[in-house]
Amino acid sequence: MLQKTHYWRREANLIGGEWVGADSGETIDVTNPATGETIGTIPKCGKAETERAIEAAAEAFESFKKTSADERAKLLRALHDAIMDNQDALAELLTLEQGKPLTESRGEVGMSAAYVLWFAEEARRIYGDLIPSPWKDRRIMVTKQPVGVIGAITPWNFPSSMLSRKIGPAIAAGCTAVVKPATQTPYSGLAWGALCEEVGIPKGVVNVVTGSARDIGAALMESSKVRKVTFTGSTEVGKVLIRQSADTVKKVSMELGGNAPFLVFDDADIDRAVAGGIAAKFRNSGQTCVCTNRFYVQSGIYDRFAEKFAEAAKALKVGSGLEEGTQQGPLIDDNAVAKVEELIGDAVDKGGKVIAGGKRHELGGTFFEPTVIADAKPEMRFSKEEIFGPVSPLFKFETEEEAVALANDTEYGLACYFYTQDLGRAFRVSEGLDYGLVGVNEGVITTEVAPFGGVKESGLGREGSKYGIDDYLEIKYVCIGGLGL
Ligand SMILES: NC(=O)C1=CN([C@@H]2O[C@H](COP(=O)(O)OP(=O)(O)OC[C@H]3O[C@@H](n4cnc5c(N)ncnc54)[C@H](OP(=O)(O)O)[C@@H]3O)[C@@H](O)[C@H]2O)C=CC1
Ligand SMILES: O=C(O)CCCC(=O)O
Repeated sequence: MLQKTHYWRREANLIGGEWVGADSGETIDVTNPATGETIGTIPKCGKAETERAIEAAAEAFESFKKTSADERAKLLRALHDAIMDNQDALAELLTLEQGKPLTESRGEVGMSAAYVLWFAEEARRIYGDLIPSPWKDRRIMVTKQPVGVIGAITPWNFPSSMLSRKIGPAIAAGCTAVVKPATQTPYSGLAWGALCEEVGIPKGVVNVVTGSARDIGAALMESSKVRKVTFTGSTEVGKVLIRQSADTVKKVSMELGGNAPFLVFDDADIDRAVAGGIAAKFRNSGQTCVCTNRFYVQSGIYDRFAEKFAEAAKALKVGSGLEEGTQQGPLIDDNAVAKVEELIGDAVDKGGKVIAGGKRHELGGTFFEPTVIADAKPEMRFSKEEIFGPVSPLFKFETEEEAVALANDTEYGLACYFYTQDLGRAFRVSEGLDYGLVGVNEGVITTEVAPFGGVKESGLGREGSKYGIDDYLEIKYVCIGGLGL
């Protein structure tokens, strides 16, 4: 069991199987976004510590790559069980550092375990090929091998499940990892280190380093021993990492920003669309890369949808994530609140009408009212920018063609949603939308069995599903001659 006294808020880093502080002894405070209080510290590590973690991972790789698929599957199954045995404690830790409601944290921890179990199963299905040979005396064999040491950099909005999509396939494939969790939510990542240790994952296979993003990132990107980097976070940082990867020609997987459209057609089941819209927008206080950024509602039902949606938004219970019944926690920090206020101010200046919320919540701190803005227009900033907060702009459209064109008018392409009861339209529109993930009459579609990832500037590669292990494997072609055939 995850005892709060032993694993709770690990304040050290895991490098080569040892729990250590920064060389300088420096630390960074971690705060609870619901109260602003410091809940602990973490080491402020940099280049030197990261290089040692890479060395440890490279050394561990030499033996870990030789383990059988069955051994790795067993380790992952044990990790799954350890996560589930500690689901409540891990959820509480997640809420404490991130702010989301406990029910969402429990869901995220459960989802993490589900990814790990999925990849335990996939470890045993890393099949190769025997290709019909053009030569009668040679045979052509294709095998798959682990890429080697991977670097994994994760964000604060899903501090547990984003790691599970990276550590899970890495271990399944036989890779070793250096992980850098977000500075604002490091304890969920450090708990992964503690759990990997507890279930017997060999020393050096998973290393967790906290501290300066720039220095840790640079050490990972510069090292020729790190063969792949997997990142979830902003498009801006993702582009920096892609540029840096060129010098050592690393594989990269990128889960970046989104600008999700949510289309509601006149023929939609309006109550279902409202419920799906609330979930797709206000989950994690709107701080999800797949959260709706823009609602497009057809003119025939615009007013009815706006009224019902605003009522549902007003009914959401805002509060500390640790209180039972809370549906929306605080935003991650003051910058997030300032950005949301700026976007609302810009919309109001350009004729937007606030029909729910619109301001800081009476609880103070970084709590913000679930907000709905009617009469949204293309010139408003949120039609192009990722909001990452609890604000729902409602745009109006007339035709299906117009809606699809508006939805696609962005450099992003992660998630999109639409509501219709017309089967032909369901196919036409889902085929016309330039996005990696499409929810038809559904507002929350993430599952470990389906591929998660974006097109355009939303990223490269897919996580989860049978495709989610591909980026952790290299394909090797072996031509066997001299067989005397
Ligand atoms: N697609 C998604 O899921 C996410 C999208 N975002 C978007 O990005 C915006 C900013 O959020 P933020 O958390 O700052 O996202 P970032 O992209 O800045 O951070 C994500 C991770 O990258 C690390 N990082 C930051 N700079 C570098 C660097 N130069 N080299 C290597 N690693 C780096 C961060 O470390 P550290 O924490 O130490 O800064 C963190 O671990 C959000 O408002 C949102 O729009 C944010 C999070 C997730
Ligand atoms: O915001 C993200 O980066 C991932 C969202 C995961 C989910 O939909 O649960």
